[in-house]
Amino acid sequence: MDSSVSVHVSRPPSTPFLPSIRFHNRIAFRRRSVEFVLGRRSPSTSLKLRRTEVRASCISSRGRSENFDLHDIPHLTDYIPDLPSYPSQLQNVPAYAILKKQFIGPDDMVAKKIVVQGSGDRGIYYRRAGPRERVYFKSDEVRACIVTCGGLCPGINTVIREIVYGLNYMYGVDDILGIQGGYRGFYSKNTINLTPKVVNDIHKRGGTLLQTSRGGHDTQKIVDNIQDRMINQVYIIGGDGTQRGAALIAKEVERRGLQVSVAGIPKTIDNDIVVIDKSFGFDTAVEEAQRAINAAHVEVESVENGIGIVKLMGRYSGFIAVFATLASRDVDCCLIPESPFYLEGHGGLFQFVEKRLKEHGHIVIVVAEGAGQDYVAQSMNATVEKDASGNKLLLDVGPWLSQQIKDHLTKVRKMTVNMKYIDPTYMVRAIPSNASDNIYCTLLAHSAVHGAMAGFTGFTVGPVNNRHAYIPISHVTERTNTVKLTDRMWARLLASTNQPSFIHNDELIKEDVDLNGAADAVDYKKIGSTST
Ligand SMILES: Nc1ncnc2c1ncn2[C@@H]1O[C@H](COP(=O)(O)OP(=O)(O)OP(=O)(O)O)[C@@H](O)[C@H]1O
Ligand SMILES: O=P(O)(O)OC[C@H]1O[C@](O)(CO)[C@@H](O)[C@@H]1O
Ligand SMILES: [Mg+2]
Repeated sequence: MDSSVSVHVSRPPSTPFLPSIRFHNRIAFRRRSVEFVLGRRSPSTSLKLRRTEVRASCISSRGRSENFDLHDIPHLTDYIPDLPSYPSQLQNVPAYAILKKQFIGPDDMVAKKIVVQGSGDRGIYYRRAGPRERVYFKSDEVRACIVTCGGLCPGINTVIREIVYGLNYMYGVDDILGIQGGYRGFYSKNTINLTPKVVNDIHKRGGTLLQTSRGGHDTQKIVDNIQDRMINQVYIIGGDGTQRGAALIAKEVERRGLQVSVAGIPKTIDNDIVVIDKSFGFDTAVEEAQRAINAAHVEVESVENGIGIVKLMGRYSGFIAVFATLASRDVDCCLIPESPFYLEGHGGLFQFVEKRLKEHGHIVIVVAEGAGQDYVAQSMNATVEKDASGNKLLLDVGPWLSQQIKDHLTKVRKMTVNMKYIDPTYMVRAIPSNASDNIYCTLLAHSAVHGAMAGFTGFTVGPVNNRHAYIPISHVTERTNTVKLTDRMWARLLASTNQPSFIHNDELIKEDVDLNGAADAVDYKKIGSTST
């Protein structure tokens, strides 16, 4: 918690010893016997409180009292009340023993919203990630497993490595299994033993040592297998779909009353997971995308009327395209799933391309793979297909867009153009993570290990306003993180590229005039409202 904020434990008349923290965790409400200490500032308020009965009042440095909500995560003692705990093994790890603050306190929280208005609510808080003073597993009792699901992402191997190293070096755990080939690997494949030696240099390679897959999530079979193999810590690395699967596993584990901690580590190249600041591997992917954009720029600069189109990943969220565009400054136009575009007529893409070619002699367009899907589907008359996980398979917007632009300029406008289409989609995610992503992966892995050892379960780890937190899985799966057209980042991009916003404007319908004054019959209202 911010050091300028003091926690004051008040004693409202009807609920004795209730500080004003509201706990949002149905399981926690059932955990009547679990106690923790609050209010270290004043010994008189250092009370052992039942978590179910906690209300705290938070007094800002300006002396005003405000409420805040802790959205808590489940703990094994929620359903195994008599579970014994032990002093953390970290006490004996020299590197940690000398730390000023060796353990995270029970009242340490991370604010979801960092910018607050003076009069507003203090908002939602999450439990701060990190080592706890007491753990619920002895080193030689732990049998952990790691599984990776969904698409690839730079840094997966680093997370695997750091979970293994973290468990081994910090907590003395040496029984760690690798589940091969995603969720279905639990029940259809053999495991591999993961030791520091086995994973030592895997962070230098892209992909996942454990292999991955889509589909195949069968909660009952997976938990049967967890039980059969006597696994008691499950580390699940994957995107939104994977986290939904992790939540189901945690729920089933709880229903069976098993002492099994389930920890989710969010992985998404699209950066489409909400709450966390950014997903690991995203920066690496953006960096790699720069290389493709640069190649396109070099190519189109060197020819007459060069048009470079670079297709980047981004199923429903155009973050890679947006960040790569902003970073590069060589991009004239960025098309993302969140911003429907149209080709013909005033304010359309054809007009913009022609204008840029006349002004600069070349143009670079970045298109996210999920952009304009309805548009492409209409023109191709295609049917919707899905992958094994139920995700819609995208139509290939890149070649379609290249062809549309080329046909329009050469056949309708009678221009000579040089089209250079570059598709580095898999290249941006099949590489090892860069330096900063590697460090980020280490923190994620260690947070997950600390959380599981401390007996937490059914949580996802991730940075929230730059502080690692334990987040209820439902918070990261309830919606998808997308580029907000009303946020400053998109405005910055539009200001940087000076591209059309493609936002429908009734005025445009009246002034439907193209570059040379010829009228185009386009139903802007219809096209402008096409959602992807
Ligand atoms: N709603 C769900 N409930 C249970 N399991 C799910 C659910 N959605 C997806 N899964 C499982 O999670 C795994 C990965 O899902 P998916 O292929 O959607 O990738 P993801 O985790 O979202 O990663 P990404 O989209 O970033 O590649 C698959 O094994 C799939 O069966
Ligand atoms: O071809 P695959 O492996 O199913 O993955 C493709 C998809 O995975 C992602 O990288 C992540 O969901 C998307 O951007 C992309 O559409
Ligand atoms: Mg997904």
